[in-house]
Amino acid sequence: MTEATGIVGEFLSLKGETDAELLAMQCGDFYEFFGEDAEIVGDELDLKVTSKSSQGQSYPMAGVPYDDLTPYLTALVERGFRVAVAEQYETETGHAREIERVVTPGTLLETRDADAQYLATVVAADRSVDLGSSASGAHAEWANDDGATASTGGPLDDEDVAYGLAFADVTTGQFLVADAADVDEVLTECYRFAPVEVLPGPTVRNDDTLLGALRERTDATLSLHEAEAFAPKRAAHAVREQFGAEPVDRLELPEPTVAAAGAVLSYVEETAAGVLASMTRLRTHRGDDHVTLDATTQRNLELTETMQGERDGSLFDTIDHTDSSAGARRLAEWLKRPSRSLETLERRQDSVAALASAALARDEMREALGETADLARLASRATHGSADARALCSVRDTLAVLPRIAETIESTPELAESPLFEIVDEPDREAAAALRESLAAALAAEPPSTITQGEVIQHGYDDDLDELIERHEELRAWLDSLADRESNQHGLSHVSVGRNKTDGYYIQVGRSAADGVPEGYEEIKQLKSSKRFTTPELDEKEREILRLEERRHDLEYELFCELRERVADRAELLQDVGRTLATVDALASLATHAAENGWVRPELHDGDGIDIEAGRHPVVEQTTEFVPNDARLGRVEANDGDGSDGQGRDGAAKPSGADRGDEPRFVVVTGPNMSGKSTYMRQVACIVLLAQVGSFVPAREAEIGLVDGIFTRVGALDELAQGRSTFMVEMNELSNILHAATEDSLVILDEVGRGTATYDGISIAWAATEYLHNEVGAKTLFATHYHELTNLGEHLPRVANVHVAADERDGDVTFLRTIREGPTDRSYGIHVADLAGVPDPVVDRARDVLDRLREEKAIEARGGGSSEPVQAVFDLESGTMQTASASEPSVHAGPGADGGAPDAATTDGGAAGAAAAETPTSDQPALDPDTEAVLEELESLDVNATPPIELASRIQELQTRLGDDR
Ligand SMILES: Nc1ncnc2c1ncn2[C@@H]1O[C@H](COP(=O)(O)OP(=O)(O)OP(=O)(O)O)[C@@H](O)[C@H]1O
Repeated sequence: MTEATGIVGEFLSLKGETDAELLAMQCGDFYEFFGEDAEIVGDELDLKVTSKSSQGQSYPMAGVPYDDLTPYLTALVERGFRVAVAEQYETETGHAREIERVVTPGTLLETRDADAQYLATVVAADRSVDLGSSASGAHAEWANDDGATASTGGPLDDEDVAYGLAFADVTTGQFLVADAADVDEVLTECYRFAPVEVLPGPTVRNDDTLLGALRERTDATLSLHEAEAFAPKRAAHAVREQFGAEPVDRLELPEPTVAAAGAVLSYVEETAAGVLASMTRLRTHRGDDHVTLDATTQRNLELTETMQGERDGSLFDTIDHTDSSAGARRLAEWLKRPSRSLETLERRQDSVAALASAALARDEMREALGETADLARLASRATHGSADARALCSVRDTLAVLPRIAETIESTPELAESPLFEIVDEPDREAAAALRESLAAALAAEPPSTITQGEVIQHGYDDDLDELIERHEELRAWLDSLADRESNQHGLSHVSVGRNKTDGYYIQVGRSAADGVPEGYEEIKQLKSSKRFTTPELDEKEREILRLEERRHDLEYELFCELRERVADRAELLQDVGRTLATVDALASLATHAAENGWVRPELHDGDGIDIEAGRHPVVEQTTEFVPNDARLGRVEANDGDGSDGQGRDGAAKPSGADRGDEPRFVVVTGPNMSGKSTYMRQVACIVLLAQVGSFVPAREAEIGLVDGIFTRVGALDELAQGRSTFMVEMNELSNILHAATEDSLVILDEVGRGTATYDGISIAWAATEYLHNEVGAKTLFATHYHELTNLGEHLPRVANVHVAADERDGDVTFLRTIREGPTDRSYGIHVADLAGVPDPVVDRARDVLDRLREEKAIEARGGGSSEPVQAVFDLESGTMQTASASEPSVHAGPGADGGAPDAATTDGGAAGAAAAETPTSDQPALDPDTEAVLEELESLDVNATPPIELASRIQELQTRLGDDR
C-alpha cells in the first residue's frame, strides 16, 4: 500500500506524534479529521463524512469550521476522547502545522458544566523504602530522575503503602493535595472530588484492583502520563517553580504527595499550556478537618445524586437555591466535606441565621448574585489567553457586584453584626475596585465576541487609538456625504456610494445619468441599471481608510491583549472575590431553604450526644406529609426535665435503654416492612451531616455533638450488576465500618447479614453489635428484621430498642410512621406482599402458614423465658411445625443448615428461629463425639473477642463440620 502524501500524509504523520485518540488539524478555514478519526467523529457528532484521495487511495474526511471548533471539541472530550489540535501557521515558503495542545477531560477549559472539573493524580509509594532515596527502592512509585521507572512490580501490599493525591481544576485554578493511608481513603477522596480524569502513577497503573475501584467509583477517564513526571526531584522542582518553596519545604508534604502534585502540573503544562499561571495557591486537604464520609456513605445518603444516579431528588438538589454556578460548587463542596470545626460551623450558622432573618436584604443580595459570572473560571481563561472581550466585560460586571453586596450587608443591622461583614472584606476590595475601573474605562459597553475586528476598546482609553478613530470617522463622514456632493456638483441623479470586497469603494450612478459623469470618473463595473465608478480621490481615501482600519484593529487587539494580561496577573484577586461571592451565595442558599422550610439552628457542641426533637427527612419531607420523630443517641446533656416516664419531650418514645441508667448508644430499630425504618435512620444521618455543613436542620430542636465520621451500610443493589456478590459487598462494607468508626462516629446499619443464611446473618449481626457496643462505642442506629437482636438490650447496657409503630385493625394495617420505645413483635411482611400485588392465593397461603407458625409458638420457645430454646421449623411438605427431636434427626435439626429454617420463621410474624447455638435437651440421646467437639468449640468461642468476619467464618466452618456428619 502506498503511503499517503499531501494533506492526508501530513495528518497521519502528526497523528503518529501524539497519543491522543483523535487529531483535529487546521486546514485554512476548517479543522479536518481524516481516516479512522473522521469516521469516529462522523459517528459521534453526526458530521458528514466525505472522502479525500491520496496516492490513488480514498480516505474518509470530516471537518468543522475553524470558528466553530469549541462545541465539537467539548462534545468529543465529554465523551471521553483525548483530542490533539494542530494549528496551521505561515512560513516563508507556505505553511506548516504543529500540534499545539491536547484537550482531555481534565484540561478542557471550555466546559459548559457548572461542576468543578478535577484532574487527579494518585501516587503510591512503599513506606518501608527510605523515601529519601526512594527512587532506588524496589517498589517506589516514581521513576528515577534519569527517567527509568523504578517500579516494575505489581501492586504494593496496602499495609506498606503511602498514597499521595493531587486535584487540579484548570477551569478555576483550584489546586489541592492530600495524602491517604490506604486504598479506602484514596477512593473516599476520589469520590468526594469526583475527578473527570485520573492520572495513575507508575505503580497504580499496574494495580488492577485500585484501577477497577477507581473506574467503579468515579466517572473519570484514566490517562497515562509519562513516568518521569512522577520522579521525586523533578516533581518537587515543578511544585517549587509553581508555588514557591513553601509547600515542599515548610508544609513538609510527603513525597508521594509532592510526586502527585508535580505530575499534575507537568500534565497541565503539556496539554493546556498557558493555564498553569491561574494555579496560584496550593491547598492541603486534610481528612482530619472533615467528617469522614466514605464513598458508600456519600452514595447511600444520596448527597449529590440518588442511588439511581439522578441529580434530581438528591440532598444537594433539595437544598440548593444558589444563584451562581460558583455558589453551587461551593455548597456541593461543603456537603461533600462537612467540617469538624465548631468555630467554622458556628460562623456559618451565624451568617445563615442573620440571612434567614433578613428576608428583603437576602433577596436583594441573591438578585445581585444572579448577575455574577464565574470569576475563577474567567481568571483561568484570561491566563490561558482564551478570554474574549465579553469575558472581560463579565469580569468587570461581576467585580461591580462585590461592593453592592457589601453595601447591603453594611446597611442591614442583622447582617452587619454577622460574620458576613468580615467575609465580604476578605478579598482586597480596593484592588478589585481598581481593576473594575480600569476594565470599565477600557472596554466598550457591548463589544463583539471577536477581538480582531475592532470596537472592543472604549473611546478615551488610548490617545493614539482615539486619533485613529477620529481620522477614520472623518473619512467615513467624507464618504457618507460623497454621494450628495457628487450629485449636487455634477448634476447627477441616482448616485450612491458603496463598498464591497471585490470593488472596494465605488460611486454608483443610474444608467440614465451614467453618460454624464465628469472627467476623472473611471468605470469599474456595469450592472443592469447602473454603472460603478471610482475616482483618484476616492481611491486615495480608500487606501487611507483601509490603512486606518488595519492600524485601528491592530492597536485595539494589542490594547485588548494588554488588558487581558493585566486581568490574568490578578488571577489570585479574581479567585478571592469569586470565592467570597460563592460563599455568600452558598450561605444565602442555606438561609433561604431554612426560612422556606421551617428549619432550625441546631445547637452544636464538642460533646458526645445527639438529641433531635421532631426531626424530619430533608428530602422526603418535600413530597410527603411527614411525621416527625425524635432521636437520642449518646450522652445527651439532660435538659428536658423529664426522663422518668420513658417519654420524649413531645410524648414520643425515648429509647428504652435510657432506663438502664446508661445512655443509649446503640439503638436497634425494628418495625414492619415499609414502616419507615430506613427513612428514620437516614434522617438522623442527614440532620447530623447538615449540622456539620453549617446549615439549619429539619427539626423542632436539635443538639448535635460533632461527629468525626458518618458510616452507613444499606442494601447495595447496584453492585450486583458489577458482578460482586451482594453478601460480599455487605461484608466488605461492614468490615470497613468496624475498622474505621470511632467513639465519635455515627453509624447507620440498615439490615446486616440479610445476604446469607439466616443463622449466619443473625450471628454476624449479633457479633457486630457487640463489637460496636463494647469495642468501638460508636453511636449506632441498626434496623433489622431479626427480632432476636432486640434481646441484646437485655444484655448490653447501652443497647436500646425502638420500633416504628403500625396499627392493625380488621386485617388492615396503617403505618403510623411514629418511633416508639421497645421492639416490635410484628413485621407485616405479608401485608406488604399483598400491597405489592402478590397473587391472592399466595398471600392467603402465607397468612395460613403464618398462623400455624404462631400456633406452634416458636417465638415463645425462645423469648418466653425458657432457658433451653427449642429449634422450631416449618415443614413445607406437611405444612406443619416440627421441633427437633431424637426421633427426627432431619435436615432441619442442625443449626444453620444452609437455608434450613425458612426466612419466614424469623422475618415474619415475629416468629423467631432458634439462636445459632443449640444445646441438646436432657431427653435427647447423647451426641456423637464429632458433634460434641463442635459444640465444645462453639461454647469456648469468645464472641466478644473475635472479630465479626472471623466469627462468621468460624461458624461457617463449624456448620460444615456438622454438615459432614449428616
Ligand atoms: N416519618 C415519615 N413520615 C411520612 N412518610 C414516611 C416516614 N417515614 C417513612 N415514610 C415513607 O414510608 C415509606 C417506607 O419507608 P422506608 O423505606 O424507610 O421503610 P422501611 O421500614 O425501611 O422498609 P423495609 O423494611 O421494607 O426496608 C417511604 O416511601 C417513605 O417515604
